[in-house]
Amino acid sequence: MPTLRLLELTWGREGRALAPALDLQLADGEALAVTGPNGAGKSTLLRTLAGLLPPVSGAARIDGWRNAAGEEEARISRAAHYLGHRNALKPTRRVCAELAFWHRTGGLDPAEALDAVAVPRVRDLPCAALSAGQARRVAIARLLVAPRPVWLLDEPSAALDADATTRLSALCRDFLARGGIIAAATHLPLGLDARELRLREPITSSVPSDGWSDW
Ligand SMILES: Nc1ncnc2c1ncn2[C@@H]1O[C@H](COP(=O)(O)OP(=O)(O)OP(=O)(O)O)[C@@H](O)[C@H]1O
Repeated sequence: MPTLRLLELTWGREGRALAPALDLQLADGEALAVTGPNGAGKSTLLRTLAGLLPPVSGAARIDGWRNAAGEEEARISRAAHYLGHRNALKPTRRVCAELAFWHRTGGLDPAEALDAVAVPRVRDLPCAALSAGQARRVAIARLLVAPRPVWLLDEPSAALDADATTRLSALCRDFLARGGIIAAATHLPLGLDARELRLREPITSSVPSDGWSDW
């Protein structure tokens, strides 16, 4: 079963670490809630795990996971869904086409995924026409149409109403019960049985002192 490992990992911006090096492992079925004040580095950590930012030092990898071709794969970026602040939905694509694009064997089909987040009637709208909460729901539906062992979630309940937040919690609990791994940055509890990584506000800015010289 897959295990997510952080090996003396430091994350940050412009090569400057936002927190001390971290050794941590998350086994299948485990969740990590990354908490802390604005600017503490929660998103930076998740983006680093997703492979969107290079680590300042150390490494993170997934062990014990094989991709669809049956090859062992250590890159978290290949094993994870990343749900960032932006939903990354193609604006001109219709919702059903967006989900069909991401659909993979073993995932829910797009109609089932839209039912799971309770927005079945948006299926023919272009993504640009969705409200903020509808777009977030569709982005969550995308997690369901392609099975991946890790979900990296950055403020996943942002823009969601109470019903959708409850659904998201249930989907996360179901994913964990099936052996998934979740790392979620959150200001609001997601209702999960999760370990907490509490980040502090960094003492120094991650922006180099000469970084604002053009302003
Ligand atoms: N694109 C960027 N370039 C340089 N520094 C950045 C960039 N984005 C964020 N930072 C800096 O990195 C630090 C951590 O930001 P980050 O977004 O990871 O914090 P966060 O804990 O997710 O905050 P929030 O709770 O507000 O979402 C902040 O000091 C911020 O100024």
